[in-house]
Amino acid sequence: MMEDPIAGGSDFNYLSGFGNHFSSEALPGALPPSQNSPLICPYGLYAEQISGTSFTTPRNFNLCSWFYRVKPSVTHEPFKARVPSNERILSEFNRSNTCINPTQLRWKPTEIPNLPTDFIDGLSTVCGSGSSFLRHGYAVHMYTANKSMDNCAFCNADGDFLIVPQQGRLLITTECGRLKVSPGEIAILPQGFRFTVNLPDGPSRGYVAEIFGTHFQLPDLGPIGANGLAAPRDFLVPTAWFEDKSYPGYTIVQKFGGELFTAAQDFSPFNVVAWHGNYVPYKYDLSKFCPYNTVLFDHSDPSINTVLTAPTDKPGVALLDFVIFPPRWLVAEHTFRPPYYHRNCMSEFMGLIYGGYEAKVDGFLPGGASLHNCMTPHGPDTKSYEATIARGNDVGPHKITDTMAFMFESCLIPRISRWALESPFLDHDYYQCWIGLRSHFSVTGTSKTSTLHNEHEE
Ligand SMILES: O=C(O)Cc1cc(O)ccc1O
Ligand SMILES: [Fe+2]
Repeated sequence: MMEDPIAGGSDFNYLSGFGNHFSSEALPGALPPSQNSPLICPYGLYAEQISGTSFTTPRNFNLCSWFYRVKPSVTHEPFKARVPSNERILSEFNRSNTCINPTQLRWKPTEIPNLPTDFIDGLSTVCGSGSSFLRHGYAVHMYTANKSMDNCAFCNADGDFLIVPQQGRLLITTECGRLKVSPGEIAILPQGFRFTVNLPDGPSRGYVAEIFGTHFQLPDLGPIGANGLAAPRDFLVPTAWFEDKSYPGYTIVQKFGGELFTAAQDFSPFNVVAWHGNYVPYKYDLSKFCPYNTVLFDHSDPSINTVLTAPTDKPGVALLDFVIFPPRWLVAEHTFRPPYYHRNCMSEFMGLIYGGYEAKVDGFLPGGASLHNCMTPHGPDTKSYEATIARGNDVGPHKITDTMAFMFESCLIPRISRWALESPFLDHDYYQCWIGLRSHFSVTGTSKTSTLHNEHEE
């Protein structure tokens, strides 16, 4: 029998790849050879499976892992409603709990609270669509927190979290091991995994996309070929790490249907000595992304920068695409290089991790957000437009540097939470950034863009 406490495995060591069947042992020989459920597992561990897809999901999409743990996760007291709950978390979106508004919306960065607030209490839903119960939909949350989770682990029974830290690193302990996630990286915590979030830097802020009923995949690359965008080997999965430690009053906080429940147990849930499978938490460093773009003229659609996609049953129609706008060269000739003006049948939530965004000279700040709902027009603000036209055609190659914006784009139309609409950080003057766009139309003028150029040089 093991002495208490005992810990094993390495901190922040990773396995690389996307969708592989991984294996990891914190103690040698802890994985049963060539069998999942032996009568007695090595070291006297319990075998436990976690399924991320139905048992009968076709092999290409089937996700499951096996844990070999000191005690099975069922060893806890009954779930009870958590008091206090976090009423700002939503997992279904309807007339009674949310509003719709086609107006372009923008939020200034949400302030990080002074009162002690951990990741769970710091989560607030901004918008979303569908329902975790019906296994179709998504939610966009933001978090602001200043303290590590203490004596508790979080488990999201509703969906997968894609976490985008904007300020402050996250040390995330999961049943598969530990992830260190810095701003500029993202972490995926699939449905059902127990995890705890520590904040080594104190005040922290970020964005979360939650998807119901499906999981993230790498996008197909089509004519791009076999390489480019996010490379499978740059996705990092933790290695087994465990603590066999008693924790009086330890609490599992389970998010189930958007409500929080607690269950008491007296030991660490991070007691998995070895595991294998393809249903795993992982992280990805956005600076590893290999962007493709136009090399002659016109502006590419933002789908060219898709890091991960959560599909619907319709080919090419995403429940949620995670798209980034990373540093890159702009070389297009006789082209309006910033994003074009547009209306999209998909809905676009955007955030900014650092730097500025090419379509907004001011007002869209790191830690802020914007929502351009289905068919709501948007595009560069007046200052970006005027500055681009003033630069004219002969600008040559230009590198966009020191910036990382992103978009959660969905085919489902998001309803907006009261928390977001009543937020003191809602920018009521957002529309003003376009109001100054003036007409350059002239029937007597030429049709050349250089006319506009000259006008601005005068
Ligand atoms: O609206 C946005 O800023 C996001 C976006 C960027 C782009 O380059 C093209 C289309 C698009 O929706
Ligand atoms: Fe857009």
